[in-house]
Amino acid sequence: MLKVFSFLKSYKKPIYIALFLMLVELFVELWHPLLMAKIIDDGILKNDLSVVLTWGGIMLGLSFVGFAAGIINSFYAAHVSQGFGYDVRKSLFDKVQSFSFANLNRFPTSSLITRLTNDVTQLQGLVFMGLRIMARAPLLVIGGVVMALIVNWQLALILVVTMPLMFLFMVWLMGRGVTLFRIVQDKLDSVNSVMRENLSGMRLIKAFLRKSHEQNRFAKSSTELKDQTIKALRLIELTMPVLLLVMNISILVILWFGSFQVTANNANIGEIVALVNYATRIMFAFSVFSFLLMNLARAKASSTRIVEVLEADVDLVDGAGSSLQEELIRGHVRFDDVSFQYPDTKENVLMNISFEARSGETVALLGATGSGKTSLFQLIPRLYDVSKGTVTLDGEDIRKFKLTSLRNNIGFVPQEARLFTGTVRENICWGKEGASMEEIIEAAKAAQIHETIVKLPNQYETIIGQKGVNLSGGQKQRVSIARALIRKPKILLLDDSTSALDLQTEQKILEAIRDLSCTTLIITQKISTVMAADKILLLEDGRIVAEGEHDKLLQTSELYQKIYDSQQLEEVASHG
Ligand SMILES: Nc1ncnc2c1ncn2[C@@H]1O[C@H](COP(=O)(O)OP(=O)(O)OP(=O)(O)O)[C@@H](O)[C@H]1O
Repeated sequence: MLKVFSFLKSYKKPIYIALFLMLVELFVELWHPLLMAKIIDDGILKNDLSVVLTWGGIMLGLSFVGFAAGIINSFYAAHVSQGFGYDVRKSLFDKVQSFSFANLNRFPTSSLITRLTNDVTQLQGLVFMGLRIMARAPLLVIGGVVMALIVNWQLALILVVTMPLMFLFMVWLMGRGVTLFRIVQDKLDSVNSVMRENLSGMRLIKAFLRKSHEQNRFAKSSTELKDQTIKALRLIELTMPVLLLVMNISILVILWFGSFQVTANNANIGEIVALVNYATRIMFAFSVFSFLLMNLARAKASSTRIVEVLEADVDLVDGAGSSLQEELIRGHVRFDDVSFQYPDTKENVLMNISFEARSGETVALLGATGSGKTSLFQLIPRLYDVSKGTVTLDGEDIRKFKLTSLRNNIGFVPQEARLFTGTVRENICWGKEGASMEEIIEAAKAAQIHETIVKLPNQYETIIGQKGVNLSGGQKQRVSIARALIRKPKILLLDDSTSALDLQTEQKILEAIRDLSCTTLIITQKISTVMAADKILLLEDGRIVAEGEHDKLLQTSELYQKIYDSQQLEEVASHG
């Protein structure tokens, strides 16, 4: 927990001010019963109005001081807690940006969202309460006992005996609470995960009539969250009755012994009233303290989850920097005996892959689904690192490059075109910060999407995604291609990114790409696309089983022949 609270370092001054003001409030609170005793004993019981007025005035004055201190304290507590929350959230976000895919596999998206929102809010709440009342509660307990001892030490012994018992009760409560609330946060993760999947897969759910199945899934995780929260809250509910019981017994004992002392003239009525008052305040402080402990337990669970993210080892480290100048990179990619397995798995998904794509060449990857094509692609921008062998760029191991200079030279069009909420222009521009309108239009034209964009209601300023125009699958693919082309990359990776396009449009895009003369690696299922490539790699179960040009493969590879024949047949069937 200390790790997370180190974020408070930059708020030292407002924290000191808030704590000082809190002490002022505490001071006022501790003097109240004593002043009350004075008013009763020297004023009311002796019929002296001037004492009542004088000490009543002092009490009122002090109350105002306490009131003002409380308000200003709240102001500083809010300032510190909000600033702290912002800092933690920002650090988490920055850390997640540096995550490798292996890290992301370990933290499901929904859990990261809960950690960045709910968990941070828990800690924020604790910081606020910490500055507002946390230190006040234990100080009020200690101060209350000390003041009670000053007023009447014999009667105050009752409080001295009960306090440690209450303290032990609190420690027990805290221990139980941490475990229970950790489970609550994990259950919250599960609810978020179901919600996330449900919202993103809504079309599918409706098409497959899986509404009731999804409802059951949600009800199940929601019920688990409810049950676990109730279990944790029951523990808190136990606190108040226990505290009230102890308080009432203490007060009864004070009144019982107090009555003997008053009769024997060993104590004044004011003293008894003051002691009862201290006992009430102490118990109230305990109840606040228990509430805080619960929040502390919850915050401890949250802080563990936050620290897990902040301290996660990013296993993909930035290279020290290549001797090659970024602008001079030519895009010559070479795989040397590369094998690869996903983190936390046992099987290699790529085995002994060796090939090269010379600068400006087009290499097509063909293979059945699951043969490892996408996995191979991901090794080039270092979304994952190879398990064995090397991938080189212009003769240098890609691990030597700074990630930014490596990725700046790569245009990546993933299998699933993912656009962001915003305008079409922003989505294309996303590939190159600060791109001019001419560059955006040029990229859109190359991706064969310009004509479509100009027909949209606000052309390039049309908002797409949520609350905007929805594009078709093929249109999205083309915007996503434009986003990669605008970078004028040295290496272009197209992962089945033209699957939704008709042959003619696809050919036009490939022509435009040829004009860019970048090294292009293209995953495709279409023989027509493959035929134009300088080199074809045929993958089967993670191995390259054939390599060469179309004509050569037709002669040498049975598998290639089969794929070719089946597509020819399909074409004949579709034309016939
Ligand atoms: N994140 C991952 N973690 C573990 N295994 C994975 C992961 N992604 C893919 N795999 C496995 O790696 C193998 C190769 O998958 P890959 O996505 O590279 O195939 P592909 O040839 O691109 O298939 P497709 O044509 O269907 O996209 C598959 O067996 C798959 O189950």
